[in-house]
Parts: sequence; structure tokens; C-alpha cells
Amino acid sequence: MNLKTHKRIVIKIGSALIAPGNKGCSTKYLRNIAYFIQRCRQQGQQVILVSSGSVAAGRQWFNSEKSPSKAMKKAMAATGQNDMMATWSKLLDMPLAQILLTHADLCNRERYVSIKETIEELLAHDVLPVINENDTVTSEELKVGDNDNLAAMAAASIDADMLIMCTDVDGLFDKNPHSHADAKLLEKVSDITPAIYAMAGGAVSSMGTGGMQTKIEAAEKSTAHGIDTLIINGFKVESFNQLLAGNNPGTHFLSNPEPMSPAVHWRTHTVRERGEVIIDDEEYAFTGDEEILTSDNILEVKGEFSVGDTILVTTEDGTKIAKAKTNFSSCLLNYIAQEQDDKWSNKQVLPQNNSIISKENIAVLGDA
Ligand SMILES: Nc1ncnc2c1ncn2[C@@H]1O[C@H](COP(=O)(O)OP(=O)(O)O)[C@@H](O)[C@H]1O
Ligand SMILES: N[C@@H](CCC(=O)OP(=O)(O)O)C(=O)O
Repeated sequence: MNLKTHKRIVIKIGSALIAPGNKGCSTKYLRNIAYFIQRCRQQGQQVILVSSGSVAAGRQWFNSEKSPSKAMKKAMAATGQNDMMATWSKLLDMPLAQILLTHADLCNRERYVSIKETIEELLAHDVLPVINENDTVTSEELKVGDNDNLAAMAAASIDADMLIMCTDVDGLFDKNPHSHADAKLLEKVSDITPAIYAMAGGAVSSMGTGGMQTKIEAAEKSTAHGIDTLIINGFKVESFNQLLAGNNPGTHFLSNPEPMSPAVHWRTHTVRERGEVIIDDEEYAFTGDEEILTSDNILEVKGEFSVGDTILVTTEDGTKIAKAKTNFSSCLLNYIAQEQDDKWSNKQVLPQNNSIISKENIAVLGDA
């Protein structure tokens, strides 16, 4: 792992670094990070910042009980976002651009392309993009929910080659270091298996969202796109010195040498499925030009979806086969599925050999 060989770096900063101790924004830890960003840019590298901390920064202005309501958190975010941007502006001698996103923005192909084009333009003009989730407008359905996954989705959208997640511990340990004194740091992870996920303890720092679980999810997304991914301790200046010296100061998740195509990656790792089609368990070829999945194959349809939505294709035993764009609505597919159950009905609802899913950019899933 050598930072210097990377050209486009996404750096994600956790809340505890922005507003340590819940006392509003502080420059205490951000100075080192600002210096690191400046050095990267001097070396000719492009940097994109994903900054958490709006809720933590805004908290001081609210008479907040221990666990604030969703509405109060949104109000804190709206207040703290301003302080957070102002703090970065104070530390970074460069123009900054604020980009507030929701999951719905990233799932919509037109908006996704628009986000990518805007960031490309900002980078071409040496403006530093600062991304956060648009907490004020999010709902359960619309939100990413944590900035680790948001950073990975953003990194993939702009074809970054490195993602650095700065947090309050040295990296991924084999168990939560806060509750296990004998926890050992993993320096390199080449395969993100269920055993790696099992290392993430439930605990999250007092200010963070998602803990190690969401960082591993993010690493799975970004490495699949060919992005080298690091978790480092953002409290320690030494982490940044080591990075600049070309060393790995934390946990390095190795990028996949054979990354997915960007469109397949988007469908697999950014878009959420709106429903599910359960098919019979014959073998299907999800590549090539042949007809792939016809109405004859449908056993059951779950959820409500429209033409063009992304759906999950599974078999009866729950095996996930693919994520793909549907050519038909759930309403029509449900009708067809029911017609097939009716032995006396011989209705031909769809032309034979009419594929249920679009043949473009099918994401074949691991189980297939
Ligand atoms: N296996 C593990 N290795 C390291 N940290 C872990 C592990 N399991 C759980 N954690 C927790 O994850 C926390 C970091 O995540 P989080 O609080 O969400 O930080 P951030 O705000 O930087 O995103 C650590 O403080 C630690 O309590
Ligand atoms: N959008 C939220 C950050 C959510 C989040 O993921 O926080 P963290 O786990 O500290 O990176 C905020 O600005 O407070």
C-alpha cells in the first residue's frame, strides 16, 4: 500500500473528530487532517472529503436529552452543518463546495450522473468537494444512514482509487478494542468474509453511527470497485505521517484486481431492490444474449415495483441469483404468476420468450 500511487482519494471523517466531547466543532484533530489534505493536493492528488459531524456539532444548541428524537437530530444536523463547513473553511486554504446527498439521489441514474459530473467539474477547478448526507430531508426509505457507506458510494461514483475512513480507533481489530484489552489489529484484509463481519462488535462510539459494521460494508463496496480502502485512527497525527511516508497505519482492505463494471457495481452496491421475483430453480445464464428469464419461470412476486425498478431474483430456497432492472411491474408479474397457477387458464399475458428482466447490467450475486 503506497498512498503516493493513488490519484483520487476520498477521505471520510467520523463525528468524534469533528466535535470531540459533544462540545461543538473543534479544530483540535482537524488541523492534522487539513494538513494531510493540503499535502496530498501538493503531490498532485485529488481529494474529496466526506465529513460527518453535523449532528455532533449542532448538539450544543439544543436542550438535548440523552437520545434526541429524529426531528431534533435533523435540526441539530441543519445547525451543525454550517459550523462544520465553517471550521473546514477556516483550516483549509482552498475553495470548498458543500454537497448534501440522500440515498434516493444516488439510486436515481440521472441524479447519480449529475453528482459525478459536478464533482468532476469541482476537481478540475481545484475546489474541494465536502460531502455529507442531507439529514434534514431523509426518511428511513431515502437515507443511506451512515457516512461510511455514503463515502463508498461516492468513491465508486467518481472512480476514486483510494478511500480512507478516519475514526477513533487504529483500524479493524479482531474484536472491539474498547471492550477487549487483548484485541489485535488486522493490518491487511484481502477477503471480506462473514468472519470479518463477526469481528465488528455492536458498540459504537458515543457520537458515531454504525461502528465497524458499516465500515466493513463500505470496504466491501469500495474494494469491489477496485478502490484500496483504509481504516485509520484520525486522532493520531502519526497516522497521517505514516500515510504520507507510503505506509499503512491501520487496516488495509485490498482492492479487487478485477473490479465490477461501474454500472453493475452501481446496481449491486448502491441501488436497493424494490421487490423480489422468486423463480424455479433451473440454471440460468445471466450473461450473453440468449433469452434469460421468461414469465414461465415465475413462482412468486414480492413487493411493489414499477417498470425500470431494480428487483432481486431468487430461487425458492432463498438463494439470491441476481439484481436486475425489471421490464414489468409487480402488478403485471403477479397477475402472470397467478395465471400460471390456474390450470384451466391458457392466457398468454406476455409474448413468449419476453424476458422479465433487462439484459443490461445484470448484477450476478455471489450465491448464483
Ligand atoms: N472489531 C472492532 N474493531 C475496532 N472497533 C470496533 C470493533 N467493533 C466495534 N468497534 C467500535 O467501532 C467504533 C468506531 O465506529 P463509529 O463509532 O461509528 O466511528 P465513526 O464516528 O468514526 O464512524 C469504535 O470506537 C469501536 O467502539
Ligand atoms: N450525517 C451525519 C453523520 C452520520 C455518520 O455516519 O456519522 P459517523 O459514524 O460519525 O461517520 C452527521 O453529519 O452528523
